[in-house]
Order: sequence, then C-alpha cells, then structure tokens
Amino acid sequence: MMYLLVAGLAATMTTALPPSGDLNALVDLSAERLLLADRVAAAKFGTDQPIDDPVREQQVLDRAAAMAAEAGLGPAETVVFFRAQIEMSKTVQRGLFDRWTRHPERAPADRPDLAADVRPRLDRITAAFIDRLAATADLRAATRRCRDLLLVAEGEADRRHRLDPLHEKALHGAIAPICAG
Ligand SMILES: O=C(O)C(=O)C[C@]1(C(=O)O)C=C[C@@H](O)C=C1
Repeated sequence: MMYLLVAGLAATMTTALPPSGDLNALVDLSAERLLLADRVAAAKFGTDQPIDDPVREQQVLDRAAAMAAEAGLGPAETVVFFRAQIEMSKTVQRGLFDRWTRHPERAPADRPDLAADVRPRLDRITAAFIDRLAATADLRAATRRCRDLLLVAEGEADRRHRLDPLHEKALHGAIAPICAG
C-alpha cells in the first residue's frame, strides 16, 4: 500500500513538474524560428510568392490558440506572442530579400519546399512553444525578475546561435511580449 502511494506520488511529480522553469528554452525556440525564416525567405525569393501570407498566418494563430486552450494558457496572450513571432519572421524575410537583391551572389543556391519541409518545421516549433509557455507561466509577468532572466536568455541565445544584427533585432522584438504580464 505504502509502495503504491509513493510510486503514485512520484509519477504525479514527474509529469507535473516542468523540466525547465527558466526562460532559456523559450527564447531559444524563438531564435530557432527566426533562423528558419531564412529557409522561408529562400523558398520565396525569386518566385511570385509574397512574404505576407495572411491565410497561413491565421492558420498558425488558430492552431496556437487551440493548443494554448488545451494547455491551460490564455488564448489571447498566446496569440499576442505568436503574432510577434510572425511579425519578426517577416522582418527577417524582408531584410534577407533586401540583402539578396543588393548582393545576388549571396542569394541561396537552393529553394526549399515551403509546404513539404519548412512549414511542418514551423508547426513543430509551435507545439514546442506551447510546452515552454506552459512551463514558464508563473515566471512570465511584468516583473523585474522576468526582465532580468529574459535579458540573460537573450544574450545567451544571441551568442549560441551567432545571430547577425538582423536576427538579433528580430529576436529582441519576438521575445518582447514574454514579460508583458
Ligand atoms: O509560412 C510562411 O509563408 C511564412 O512566411 C511564415 C509566416 C510565419 O511566421 O508563420 C510569416 C509570414 C507569413 O505571412 C505567414 C507565416
């Protein structure tokens, strides 16, 4: 009986406790998504597919909101967060289009498949985001502690991913809603 009680408690604890309560993994996902914007831009550059795709944006936001509700997160705040990810992805894409237009020799040689390859990867990041947003829910508030942790996580992500100024600026914008409370 005692054994069953302890085993049951341990099982509850391992599922209830978030593996990492800090903001590093969350910011890291944001950086990964912005680096994936390079692949999105490469898929569109030199084609007639525009950077802005409002239909796809709505799909991303609807799916994120549905997953957020299931995870016990507020759909409205989750949409604000994902909107920032999308806006900053477009900032990166526009910056790269500009760079590649001015320096065609720097344009990517290959054209990734947006529907078959890049968007499924973005979708996987959405699911991982929900997980991390849920794990950091207590921390994400308009507090000094949140802002301090965010600053550290941002610096680490900049370094770890060796972000250039374009991606660095985009990461700064993408993570802005995290401590908005
Ligand atoms: O999937 C695309 O086409 C993208 O450009 C990515 C993305 C996004 O960040 O999810 C960004 C801009 C588009 O308006 C739609 C979606």
